[in-house]
Amino acid sequence: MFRIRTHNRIAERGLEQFPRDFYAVGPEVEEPDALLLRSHRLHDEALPDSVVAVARAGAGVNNIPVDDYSRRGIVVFNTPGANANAVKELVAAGLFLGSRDIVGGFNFVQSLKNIDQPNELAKVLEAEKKRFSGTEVAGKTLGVVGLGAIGSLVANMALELGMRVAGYDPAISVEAAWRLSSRVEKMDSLEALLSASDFVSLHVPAIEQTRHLINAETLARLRSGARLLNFAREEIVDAGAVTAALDSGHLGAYVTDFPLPGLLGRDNVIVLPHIGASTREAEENCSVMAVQQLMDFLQHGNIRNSVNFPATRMARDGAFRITFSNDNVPRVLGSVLSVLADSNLNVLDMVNRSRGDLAYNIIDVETAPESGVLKAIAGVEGVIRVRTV
Ligand SMILES: NC(=O)C1=CN([C@@H]2O[C@H](COP(=O)(O)OP(=O)(O)OC[C@H]3O[C@@H](n4cnc5c(N)ncnc54)[C@H](O)[C@@H]3O)[C@@H](O)[C@H]2O)C=CC1
Ligand SMILES: O=C(O)C(=O)COP(=O)(O)O
Repeated sequence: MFRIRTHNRIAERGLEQFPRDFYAVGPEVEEPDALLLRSHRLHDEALPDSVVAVARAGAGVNNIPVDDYSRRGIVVFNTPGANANAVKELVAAGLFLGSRDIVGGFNFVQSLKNIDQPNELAKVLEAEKKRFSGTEVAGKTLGVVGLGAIGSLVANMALELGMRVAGYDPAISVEAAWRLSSRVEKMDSLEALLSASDFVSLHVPAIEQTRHLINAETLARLRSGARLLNFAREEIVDAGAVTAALDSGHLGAYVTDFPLPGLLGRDNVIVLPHIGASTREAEENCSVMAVQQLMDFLQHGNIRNSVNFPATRMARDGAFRITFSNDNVPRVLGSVLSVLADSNLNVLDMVNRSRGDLAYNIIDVETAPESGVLKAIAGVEGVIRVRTV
């Protein structure tokens, strides 16, 4: 029996893939083997010792203490690209909300609900509509910071809207580069991108290097009146610097999925309650992908789309399987193989992969390993965690 503790609303379409005869799944599950969650913050929570994996149904893993978990051999998964289209569509809305006073116009019309004569209403609307005029996005330049799953879709979408698009991503993946239209202009620095853009959209992860990427200094590089879209994370933008730039008029508008108290109630700030990935389609995609990855890991030890462990997969042919993670240093694998040899266990197949300071191994053996063997492997210097699956 595997035990999965869930946090947040995880789409049923994914959850129903867990075979209920050997999976217990739900928010109250005790001694879980794995956690399945969305934005639930794990930093301030003690993790049960029973947990071997955490699956984030979504992209950003800044709610998970990944470094700490890595040291403990806990595999953290996410679902790359599974919600990218949902975010792209909300960014499209964000571009229009930032360029036309749709929110102001909507609120104004709502405020007229006590006028019950159509003619009178039409008169007020005609007299006042000039207050809500804006600009078009066609012909303007959108700067996209971060050209991964979301940024590349946003860049291509903006081209379709008739915009010019500049992109900046010093570590763009080969896959993202293939997805990107050749009409996207490659910028060599964030500063160059900011000074070339009428709109800037952020699509980088919240990591140490991107904290306050947008600050007083970088905001000063923007064209006067430019609009900033942040559908990535709160901490990528220094909110104090943004309000100062809005007050001075240098920043034309701030559209964000990550509101902070100081940003609320302002005309030129459009705030949404972190709903970038909140579509039925994205929730289902993320849930299905996270569940499949978890099951493959728990039942077979295979790792796909982990943010801390190397992708590792081995076909299975009814053999007994041992998996272990270790520090990526010499002699660990050799010592483990000696343990197996000393225990008369015949190795049928094996795979060893490394990523940074960590390594992960799958070893298929001909006969069932006894618990003493697993204990001996766990005792090898450098081994972090051992399982049989
Ligand atoms: N509003 C919402 O509901 C959602 C927000 N997000 C946020 O969007 C972020 C990006 O998501 P994806 O595109 O799926 O991730 P991704 O991993 O596919 O792409 C991120 C890209 O940012 C680039 N990057 C990293 N540091 C950079 C820097 N300093 N300057 C320029 N580029 C840099 C990487 O090279 C990578 O290509 C997530 O980490 C998450 O924080 C993601 C999904 C939903
Ligand atoms: O996938 C992400 O990074 C998101 O921000 C989506 O968050 P959510 O799953 O909607 O709480």
